[in-house]
Amino acid sequence: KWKGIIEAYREYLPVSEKTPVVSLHEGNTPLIKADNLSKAIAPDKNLQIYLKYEGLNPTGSFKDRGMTMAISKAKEEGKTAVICASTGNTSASAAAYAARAGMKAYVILPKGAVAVGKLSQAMIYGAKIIALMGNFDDALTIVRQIGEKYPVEVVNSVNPYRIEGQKTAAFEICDYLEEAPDFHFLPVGNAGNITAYWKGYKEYYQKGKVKKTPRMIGWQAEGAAPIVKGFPIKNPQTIATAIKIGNPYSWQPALQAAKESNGFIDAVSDEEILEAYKLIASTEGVFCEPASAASVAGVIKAYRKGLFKGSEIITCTLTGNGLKDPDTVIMASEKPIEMPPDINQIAKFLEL
Ligand SMILES: Cc1ncc(COP(=O)(O)O)c(/C=C/C(=O)C(=O)O)c1O
Repeated sequence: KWKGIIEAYREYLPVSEKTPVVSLHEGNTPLIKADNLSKAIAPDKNLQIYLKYEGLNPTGSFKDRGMTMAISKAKEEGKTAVICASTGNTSASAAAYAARAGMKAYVILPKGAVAVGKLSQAMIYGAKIIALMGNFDDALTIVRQIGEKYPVEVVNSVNPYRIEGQKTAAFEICDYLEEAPDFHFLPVGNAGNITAYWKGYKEYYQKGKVKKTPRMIGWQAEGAAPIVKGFPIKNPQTIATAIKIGNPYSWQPALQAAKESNGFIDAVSDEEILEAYKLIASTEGVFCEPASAASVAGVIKAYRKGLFKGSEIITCTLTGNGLKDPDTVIMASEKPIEMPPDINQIAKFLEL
């Protein structure tokens, strides 16, 4: 039976029998074949698209992979409190795993910029929450200063244990496909995840578990694309609030992952993100949050630019569950029509 990613991939992780395993049975998420989506995007290419649905982790995002490692190691080192800056998912995950570990969690969030589902999670798990009068980058700066000065463990992806835990998603993909994909598409915010995936693919390749590594293709939102632009963005703007980040901590490792893998990092517009967001749900029944859809918006953009020959195996990480951010759906969708309980009117409207 599945008991979380540390038990599943212990030999690849910096843990020993002395490490207390704090787990919510994260990982082992579905890799869903998306043939309807593939036909909708590129009817002429027979692309073998798979969706790594990380929204089915315990707190609804890929962050749980890194957090089980960061919190377990913090507990091993005798820490009693953790702190993070977050656009929402990191704080939700840190609060949950800290609660489970009997630790205090302090989270610093950009005021008014966190999706309601994520904020509710940090609250109910018992974190101390600060709504910072600033953006994510300001929050991360503060958190790193606090981590230097006070006995609290920083659990943002500046913490290498987060990268270690998150690389296990690449292992799961290779185990399932019994080979590495040709391309891996994913969104890029603070850039820990693209760094982690590339580390995982390389480790599996070096171990001879796969005969190749994928081209890593990262996607930022056009209004929050420092890596694409080549300079930090002071006031990043995007509807995909999870990746509204102007100065990614793992900027260099992300560039290295793109370069080493013969991949690249590019940007998609909010409109392209919302188009992909709806298409994934309406063609495959998979509901991810807006930032996650940047990966599929990237597949659409890459197809239109002629990247694919045909039949390539493309894995896309859907990083967070759509339920995290219901307000965006309501805002981006048609309002439901109001009707009286009249069978004729309803049958007529439904064109039965
Ligand atoms: C749904 C979702 N999709 C993509 C990303 C980008 O991953 P990274 O490039 O590894 O940062 C995030 C990141 C969120 C935070 O950074 C945070 O929660 O503070 C996310 O929540």
